Amino acid sequence: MLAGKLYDSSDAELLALRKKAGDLCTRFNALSRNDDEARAEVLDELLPGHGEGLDVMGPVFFDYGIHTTVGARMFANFNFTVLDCVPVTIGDDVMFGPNISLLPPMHPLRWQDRNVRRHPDGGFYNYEYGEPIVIGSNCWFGGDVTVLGGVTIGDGCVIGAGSVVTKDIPANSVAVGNPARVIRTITDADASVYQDYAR
Ligand SMILES: CC(=O)SCCNC(=O)CCNC(=O)[C@H](O)C(C)(C)COP(=O)(O)OP(=O)(O)OC[C@H]1O[C@@H](n2cnc3c(N)ncnc32)[C@H](O)[C@@H]1OP(=O)(O)O
Repeated sequence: MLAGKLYDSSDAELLALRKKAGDLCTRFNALSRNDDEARAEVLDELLPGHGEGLDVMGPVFFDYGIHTTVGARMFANFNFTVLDCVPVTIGDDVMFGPNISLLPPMHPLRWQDRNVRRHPDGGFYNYEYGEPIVIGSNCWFGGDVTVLGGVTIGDGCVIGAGSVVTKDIPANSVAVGNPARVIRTITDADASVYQDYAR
């Protein structure tokens, strides 16, 4: 699975990992947003090794959690979905708007190869594969952004609301739309009137 090859997602070991992550997400999503201690405890287990200052509104949905690397000070607004069947890597100081989907998994294009089938023991399964997602540091994602597997987004990017990112985005770009296109490069000329507060 992690090597990006076709795999059977009903494998017992994978199923156990997804069940564990599913339970952790359910626990997190049921907690009061004021229960900082309990929320932090669940996130520590769901995203081991995450950076300091993690701030997640919830609800969150992770397939595995353990395959997602989170840098320091990540903020994710409502409805953060990560289908991390392969590594998803998020740098430092990344802000996500609401309704973000990071979607590495792929299924075969032909229905003959994709459809659910039965094991001899009666259980159902199908085949999928995944391609990693890499998000650099200092990025801001507007709401309702989808990032597909195989995409690398460079440092310092802004991805506009509603974008579907299907290809790599170079560092310091503003990219918008479906499919997301770079509309310009961010430079010092973009320093905002609020820059004094950013020091
Ligand atoms: C962390 C959080 O919780 S974030 C909270 C949620 N906030 C958001 O989702 C807001 C996200 N903001 C955006 O999407 C903004 O439009 C930005 C930041 C991408 C761009 O802002 P600006 O640099 O001011 O771009 P500007 O408004 O000048 O637009 C430039 C062009 O891109 C287009 N454009 C801007 N945003 C988008 C978008 N999301 N999708 C498609 N086109 C867009 C504009 O229509 C304009 O097109 P035109 O040149 O044909 O007129």
